[in-house]
Amino acid sequence: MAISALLVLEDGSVFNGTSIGASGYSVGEVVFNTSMTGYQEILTDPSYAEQIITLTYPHIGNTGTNSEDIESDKIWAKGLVIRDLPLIASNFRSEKSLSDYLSDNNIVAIADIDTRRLTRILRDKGAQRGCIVSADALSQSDALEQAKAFPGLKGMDLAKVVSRTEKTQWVDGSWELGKGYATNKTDLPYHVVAYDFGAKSNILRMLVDRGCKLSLVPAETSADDVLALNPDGIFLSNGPGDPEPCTYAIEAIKVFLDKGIPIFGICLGHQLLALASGANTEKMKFGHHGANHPVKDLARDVVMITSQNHGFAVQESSLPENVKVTHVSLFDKSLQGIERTDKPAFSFQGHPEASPGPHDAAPLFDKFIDLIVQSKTQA
Ligand SMILES: NC(=O)CC[C@H](N)C(=O)O
Repeated sequence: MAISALLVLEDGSVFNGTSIGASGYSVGEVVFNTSMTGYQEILTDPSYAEQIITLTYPHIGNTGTNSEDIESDKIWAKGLVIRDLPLIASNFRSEKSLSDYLSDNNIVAIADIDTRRLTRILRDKGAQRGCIVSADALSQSDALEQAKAFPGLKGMDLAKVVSRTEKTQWVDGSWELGKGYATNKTDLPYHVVAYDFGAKSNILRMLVDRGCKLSLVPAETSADDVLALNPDGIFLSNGPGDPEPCTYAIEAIKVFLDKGIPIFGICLGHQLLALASGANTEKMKFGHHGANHPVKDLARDVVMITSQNHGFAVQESSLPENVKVTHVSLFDKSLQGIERTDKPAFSFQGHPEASPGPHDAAPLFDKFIDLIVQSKTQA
């Protein structure tokens, strides 16, 4: 028999539906994602920590779940909200239904609600604090209280919470990051230190594929400890929460900029590079979450279709003179990419590693390798 569930937003909106995950309740910031595929990669993206995701595509779960299509080793989203869970999961790679996957990971989730109504509320009022309740774990009024008590993502430093706490290294050609990826490449010419603020696995795969031997270091690793590893380049990963309180990372990045080491940042990493360069960041109304966002590459005068997942953005008006705008969103003109004019450092707000998703921005990884090659040739 179907178990009832409830979604309550801070504005008092209530949605009645069916539980498709764990029993209990969960609070977080409710955001909508317009991707048509990739629900497992979305759920396991560490950048979704403390967020409840509603997927606007109406049928979610059709292909079930497996142990390979993941961006990290666990589900980081606080909850999932969908329109319709198909009765049958059908795919030759499917190991488990979406519903069992959510329950086994203790994630509260709700289906059979009007996700178009929900998305319109989020678009008009902005991302909302919300509470999903399954199996009558809380009354409607208590759920509203819980939603309102959620502090919100502004000011929340989550990078250090989701980060691995141990340095992970490439050893003798065996790679131990997450499941689903192994390579025997031992001949990797570039040593890149990658800051793990909640790094998605596909970023790391794409760096390895381009010849980077990776040392993945915890978010709070000091500049001195990184410099002791003698890196050819520094990578700043994506990650959840507000970039502003990540002062430990901002201070370290300033040191790397001073030293002239090539730097590439993605998403949170982009925001941190901007902050270290003297710019400001701000919370967006409902952010960008989807796999079809048009972004203009100003230098090449072309439009790229990109994958996106961010709720904060760099304020263009705050950029100092030595920071050039390289990309803008064609949805809302917000800043999507920057480059330092005086240092080998650049960053991108979207996800060039999109998996699944468009590959238009993937050449940004090659640009990073070019910077490393240039800097090694000059040294
Ligand atoms: N995917 C990310 O790295 C997100 C960056 C940041 N947490 C934001 O929401 O803007």
